[in-house]
Amino acid sequence: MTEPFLSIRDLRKAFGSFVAVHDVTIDIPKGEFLTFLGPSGSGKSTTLYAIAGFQQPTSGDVLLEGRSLLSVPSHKRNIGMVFQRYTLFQHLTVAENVAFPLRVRRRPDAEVNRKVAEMLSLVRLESFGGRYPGALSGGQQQRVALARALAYDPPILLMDEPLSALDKKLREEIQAEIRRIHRETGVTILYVTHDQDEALHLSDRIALFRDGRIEQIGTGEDLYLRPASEFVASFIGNSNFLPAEHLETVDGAATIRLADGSVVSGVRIDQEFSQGQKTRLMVRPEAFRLRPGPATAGLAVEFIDTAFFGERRRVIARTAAGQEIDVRPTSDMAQPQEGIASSRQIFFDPAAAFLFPA
Ligand SMILES: Nc1ncnc2c1ncn2[C@@H]1O[C@H](COP(=O)(O)OP(=O)(O)OP(=O)(O)O)[C@@H](O)[C@H]1O
Repeated sequence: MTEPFLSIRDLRKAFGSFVAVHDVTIDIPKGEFLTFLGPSGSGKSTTLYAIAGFQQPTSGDVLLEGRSLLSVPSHKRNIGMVFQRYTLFQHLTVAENVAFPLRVRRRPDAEVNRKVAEMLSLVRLESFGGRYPGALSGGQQQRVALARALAYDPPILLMDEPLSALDKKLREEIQAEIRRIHRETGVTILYVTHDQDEALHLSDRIALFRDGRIEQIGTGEDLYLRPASEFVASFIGNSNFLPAEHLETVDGAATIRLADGSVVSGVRIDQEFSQGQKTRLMVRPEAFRLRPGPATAGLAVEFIDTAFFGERRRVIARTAAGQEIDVRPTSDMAQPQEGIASSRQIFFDPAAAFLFPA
């Protein structure tokens, strides 16, 4: 097997008796866009800083092309960084900011000028070279920070919540820019965010952190369609969790009883449950249908409210057991208004639902 490009091995970081990162292991191929996603305090930044060299791990290793980085000081690791807050030098122009890492490396003037022009064009700020950071918008400042971080062609770019200080529209705009820049440069990017939409939009793979550990790592689709735990299912996308009792499992498919007494068969599972075990059945809001299909299960509900969100409509329904659930109508629910305050059946495919221990 070939060496992974960047390898994080059994990385552990303790602050006194508190362990912020527990034995995290990840192999990252060259050119990948990997996002560390997770709630505040889950260890994302600490892991990133260990790679950057700002934090010395308690144990474990960080290897770049098979060689440990731990004894290399952070400024010699050749890793680009972009942080949440604009860290531009306010007394230098945009061009001088981008030139800075090249000047530090004593590159010849001709190369510096060429590279600055190339980088400003990459982030689409060609005509801003003479401005000072104070005369730029927040989004423009982050693009300059990105240009500066990439100016000396680092093999790895680390980004710690770079867009969290920007408003939603600007964030989405710069996300698209970051994707394009990743495509055009092929740089390996490790990106920290607690925003699941941002992670899904940007990443080749997502490592979902929880309490200093990686709960699941995979593509956005893996995490969304095949969540390894209830934590993953509730962190990525919206989900409904219906209390259920496990009755039996035959050939990897479970039969369960819901709180309203209805029995559902054919629920896919990849762990074992005992008979009578309390569980929770996860059904995504968009998995519900108004009409039965082959092998769908029915759920008796009452539609109690509906809201329009432009590209989608959301319906709040109440199950016969009194639980409110989120239903995202697909086109077969074009007129959910008609059904408000009426009892009805909605349907879902048990093979697309997940069962987790309660
Ligand atoms: N220097 C430090 N001393 C003590 N505890 C620390 C230190 N740095 C981080 N921690 C703790 O380690 C845990 C993980 O922090 P970390 O910053 O890695 O989380 P995070 O997932 O990046 O969260 P956020 O999104 O809020 O930045 C937190 O509980 C934090 O309080």
